[in-house]
Amino acid sequence: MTKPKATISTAPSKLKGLDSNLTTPSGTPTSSRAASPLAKIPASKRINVIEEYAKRSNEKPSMNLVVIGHVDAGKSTLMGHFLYDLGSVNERVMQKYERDSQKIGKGSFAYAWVLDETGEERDRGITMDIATNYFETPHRQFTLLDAPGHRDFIPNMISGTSQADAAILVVDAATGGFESGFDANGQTKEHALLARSLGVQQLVIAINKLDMTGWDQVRFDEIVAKLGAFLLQAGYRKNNITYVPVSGLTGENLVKKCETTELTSWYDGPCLLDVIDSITPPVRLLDKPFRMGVSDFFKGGIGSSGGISLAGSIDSGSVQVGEQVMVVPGNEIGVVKTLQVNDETTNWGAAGDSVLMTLSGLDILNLSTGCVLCTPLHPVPITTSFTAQIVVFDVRIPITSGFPVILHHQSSNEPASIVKLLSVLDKSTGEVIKRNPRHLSKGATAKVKIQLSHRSIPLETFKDNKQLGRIMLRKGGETVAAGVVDEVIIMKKLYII
Ligand SMILES: Nc1nc2c(ncn2[C@@H]2O[C@H](COP(=O)(O)OP(=O)(O)OP(=O)(O)O)[C@@H](O)[C@H]2O)c(=O)[nH]1
Repeated sequence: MTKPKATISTAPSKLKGLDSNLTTPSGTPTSSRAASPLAKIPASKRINVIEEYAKRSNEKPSMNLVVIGHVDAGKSTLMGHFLYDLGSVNERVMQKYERDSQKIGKGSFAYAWVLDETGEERDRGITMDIATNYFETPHRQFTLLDAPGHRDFIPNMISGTSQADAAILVVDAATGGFESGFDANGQTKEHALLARSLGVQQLVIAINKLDMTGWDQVRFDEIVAKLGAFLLQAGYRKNNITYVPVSGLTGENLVKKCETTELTSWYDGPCLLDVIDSITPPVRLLDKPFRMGVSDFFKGGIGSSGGISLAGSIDSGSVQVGEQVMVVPGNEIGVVKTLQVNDETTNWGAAGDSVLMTLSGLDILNLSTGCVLCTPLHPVPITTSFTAQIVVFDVRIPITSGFPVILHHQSSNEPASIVKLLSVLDKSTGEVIKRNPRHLSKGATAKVKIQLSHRSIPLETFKDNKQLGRIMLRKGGETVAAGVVDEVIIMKKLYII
């Protein structure tokens, strides 16, 4: 493998906090003499991030894992039990959950409470928000995102999935359980399609509640056959899908191989932990320009320092204390004062890191959720128009040109329209089957042109940036399509002054 090279440029500039520069919103620096955003840091204090990152690479690779699946498939129970058996949940806390859940007659939910943290979630017995947990396996570190299965909470599920490197799809193997998740209104298909169209390639299928079937091989095989055919059709590669028989409630085959003869008589494969431990880590885009989607911001700095704090995860490139960064939209320039990566104070961060940083020079009124921090030398393009490759969901009315939607992108949602249907594509090969179709029906993979109704947003192609290149389209509270950005259309070149 070739070692990534740093792409930090060293040319002068003088606009909006920079020394001198003309930069187009297309992300291309117009002046080859623009100042490095590192210029204000004394040479002796500058960090060679590539070298530092290489040292850190001896650590276990870290990745985001999302748990998806139909409501009540057992996602929270499965992952709560998994975390407990892995030693990631304090014994006393677990005992308290057991006592409290029994007291209100919901003893079977004790493990789910590890993930379902709010009172309302517990009362209703469903996950509403994205729960985040950290855990380590022998060779990996994971941030676990437990997505709600209930269809009312699909936007939350999307925001979790759009950050994921891999997904665990939990399927209920109990009689009628798989079927209700797999039929037209079930979330098994919808979640799997969404994950695929948001760029998730690796899937672990936890075939859950098999204890209720007496670890029935026929049932396991039936689910693998039906789901497998659908997943291949949805564009997943066979080699990237692993099926594991489990019971989230009894804990069998989670962190150690199941010894129940009912299972061992026909299954000799890995337990869930072994499968998760061998998920291929994503390639970190260290050699691309710095980008960080802002998920939260607030006044005041880390510790007692002033300024504004921004949280998010670095999608590409790197950043260091003292460096100038630009907020898009708005093009305001700030300087990084302090940095925390995974809650530890540091002086640099790189692609894949979850970061909290304090910046000086920014006005909080100019920030919004969905804004992006980037290097002023290569700003993120902002646009109102782009083309995308989408997968159409179970829509009642076919999509025609002019179809109004709500565009979900990063943490923002904006009114938009599908203004042109460019082509219908083959799901697995991506080849054009039909040009200029009149309409798109459910299940279609297509290329379309999208126009935002009110304002421009920071956007990049999926090829350049996975996070910024993922979109989802909803209408009337339902997901109509999800996909990836193909081309960002810049109508006119705006110069930063
Ligand atoms: N027998 C059996 N029951 C299970 C198993 N896993 C979960 N359950 C039960 O199924 C019900 C739903 O479990 P949850 O973990 O809340 O399901 P969920 O998928 O997280 O639900 P949402 O968060 O609402 O999407 C609970 O009563 C669990 O005790 C299992 O492996 N075996």
